Amino acid sequence: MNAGETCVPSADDSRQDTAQESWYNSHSWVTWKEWEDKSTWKDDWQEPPNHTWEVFADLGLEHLLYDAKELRRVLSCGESKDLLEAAGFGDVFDHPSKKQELKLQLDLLKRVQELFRKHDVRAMIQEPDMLIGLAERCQDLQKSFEECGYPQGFLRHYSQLREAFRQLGLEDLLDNVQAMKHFLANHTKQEELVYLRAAASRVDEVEDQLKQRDEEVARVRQENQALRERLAAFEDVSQSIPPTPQQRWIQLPILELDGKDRGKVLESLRCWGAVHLAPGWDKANVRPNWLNWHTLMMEATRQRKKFLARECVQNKQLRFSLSEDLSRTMIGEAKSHQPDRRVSFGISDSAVQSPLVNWEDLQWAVDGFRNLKASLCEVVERELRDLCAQDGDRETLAVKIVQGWENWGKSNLRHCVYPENGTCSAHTDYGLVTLQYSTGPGLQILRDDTWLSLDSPRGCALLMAGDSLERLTNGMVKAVQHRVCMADEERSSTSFPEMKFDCRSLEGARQSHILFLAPSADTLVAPLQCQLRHDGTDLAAVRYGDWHRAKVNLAFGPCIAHAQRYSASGP
Ligand SMILES: O=C(O)CCC(=O)C(=O)O
Ligand SMILES: [Fe+2]
Repeated sequence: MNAGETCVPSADDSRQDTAQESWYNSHSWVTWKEWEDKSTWKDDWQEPPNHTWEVFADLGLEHLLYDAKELRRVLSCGESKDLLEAAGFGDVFDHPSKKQELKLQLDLLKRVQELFRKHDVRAMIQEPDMLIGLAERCQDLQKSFEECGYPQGFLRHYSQLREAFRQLGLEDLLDNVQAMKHFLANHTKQEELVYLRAAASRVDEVEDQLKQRDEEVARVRQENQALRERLAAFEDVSQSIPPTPQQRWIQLPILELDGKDRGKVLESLRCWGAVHLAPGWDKANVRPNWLNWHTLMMEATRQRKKFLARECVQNKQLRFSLSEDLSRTMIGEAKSHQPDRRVSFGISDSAVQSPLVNWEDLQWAVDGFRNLKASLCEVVERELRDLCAQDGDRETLAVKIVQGWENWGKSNLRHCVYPENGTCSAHTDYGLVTLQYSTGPGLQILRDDTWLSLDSPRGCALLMAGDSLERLTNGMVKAVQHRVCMADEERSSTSFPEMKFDCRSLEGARQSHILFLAPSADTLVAPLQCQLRHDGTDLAAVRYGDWHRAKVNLAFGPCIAHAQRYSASGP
């Protein structure tokens, strides 16, 4: 850009306040040459303002264009050009690179100014000699301090140092290196200096500590962040894991039916849904022979050929099942069929009654069933007889019980063997009552929406109310919902997660021996006359065979063909 072409706005006293506006409005411009000679300013000079603006902006001096007064002051200052020239920027308007250089210098100057202002030695900037003197003094001071054993960076906090010297009345020393050197050399042990040195070390020390602390804080922050992320991940996972519910136990009453508790069975079942029967409730000892059943289980699972070759197995008088899903009897057929994790043997009453069956060496099982059933029938009929006395329809269970006609033809014996994580999903039994013996805990009953684990008092049998008792009593005694689950983490579910169960590896963690006492297929299970309410809420009469078949179909579901081959009996 040629100096001749370059324009700067002329100052206009009447428009000092809004300077930029004033150049545009006044159109009063002067060339660089005219600017050089302040006496030749012409108020009527007119040029577009963009060049001027550019040049001032390039020089970092655009603030002058906002302040006419200041501009005039600068322009009228005789030294301006001299100064530029002295600084080697005389030709600044002719060479763009010079402009750039000047701009950098000005930037640097601005920063130096700020620094000096910060350290409260602003006056120095006015006076180059002072500045140079100060820089030299600082260097010398630095050296002197270091020679006298002061920490490096002692002068870094110059304003604090100055204040400390001022307080000690020694401020002059900072402006006179020779005096300072002399002073330091002769006063190394002086108390004030020891204090000063200590203070300076402390500043450095504290600064180091602060630096370390900052690093530490940054590190801990990072660790915290990492931990927070891990925690969040854990929380995500833990939210997807259902909490393991606390296992809760219930102590059921133990009835002594050979003595004081006779006649209390129905009432106890009404209250508890299930009760224990103390040893001695039976005519003969009807406790199962666990060893015999275990041996049979080993045969069925490990010597399959031998087991299947048995005549009673082939004729389905002895059934072996591992495909029952009892939860389907509660939830319905919409539930996918997922067998409970256990195996069970079943013997139906009809098989036991038949004189034609060849039980081979399994007569003990049949005898066990017969004795158990006889004992249970005696107890049940005795306990129910009074209640059933009023009923008149000869097909009904009540009349059959009173008359002694009920032969409990759909009763069956079931012997179950469970693996470690064995299950039997929630259900009610279909018959009148169920009598159970077991080798260990695992059975739970549902009371007030809570699953409660039962212990098995030594030698006691467990008696549970079934669907038919609920119907017979018109709901007065409710069938008890129960299930078996042997693994803790599954204690909250109604039906259990699918888990492959290979019965060939079954050791038998728990055995249960169950007699389902159920009426004959043609018996009509109808609410007792004495229990009717006649308010539309009475339960309907049901032929037991129909009820039983419907439930068995649900429990075996799609496997019904298989079920009918192996185990058409049910709870
Ligand atoms: O194994 C048990 O203790 C109970 C089994 C059961 O409730 C059933 O098979 O109906
Ligand atoms: Fe059951």
